[in-house]
Amino acid sequence: MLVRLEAIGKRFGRDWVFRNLSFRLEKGEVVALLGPNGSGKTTLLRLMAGLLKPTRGRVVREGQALFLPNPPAFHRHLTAREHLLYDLAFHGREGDWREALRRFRLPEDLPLAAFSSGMRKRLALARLHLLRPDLWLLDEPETALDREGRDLLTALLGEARQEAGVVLATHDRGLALAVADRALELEGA
Ligand SMILES: Nc1ncnc2c1ncn2[C@@H]1O[C@H](COP(=O)(O)OP(=O)(O)OP(=O)(O)O)[C@@H](O)[C@H]1O
Repeated sequence: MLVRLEAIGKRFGRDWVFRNLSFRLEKGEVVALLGPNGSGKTTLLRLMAGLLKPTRGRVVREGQALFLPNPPAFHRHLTAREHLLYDLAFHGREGDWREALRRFRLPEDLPLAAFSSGMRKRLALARLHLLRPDLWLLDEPETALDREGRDLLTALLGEARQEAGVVLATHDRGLALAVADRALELEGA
């Protein structure tokens, strides 16, 4: 088990996003989170990551989780090389950052402030590729990616499935069908 939601509810102010939701993710699974704007996909990912507390119920997590927000958040003054080195050091990991930059076709020395949104998304994929968390929590990982970037994402998710578990929020049902074993559809409270 990587993450388990036990009858959770989440409320902001007086509004419930969801009232009673149970879910369990095992290693080797890729699950798509679907639902209209405002139905609670990002909220659910943040609850799974431990970045938010449920109003009721319990979230149990095992292993290291990495949440990829949309758009991804980076230190804008760093270059891609510096950022990957920082990420590796922060997580106490070793990894071939040069290979990661090549694989995701990223420039080494351009400050991230000058990156396009698709390049930032690719850098987020390069981080995941290097850090290999146990639980991948991805918020609309496909947005801003071109066709090649999307192929890189699909390949990376295939690799993640070998050793980890993935929950990805998306509006792209084609992607969900292509990569996910099952889907969790949110409708709002
Ligand atoms: N920090 C917050 N404070 C108050 N309300 C919030 C907060 N975060 C989310 N919400 C509300 O919770 C609901 C779910 O938002 P969430 O961002 O999880 O939806 P989503 O399914 O990810 O939407 P989208 O498809 O637009 O990305 C929305 O009504 C939103 O306004």
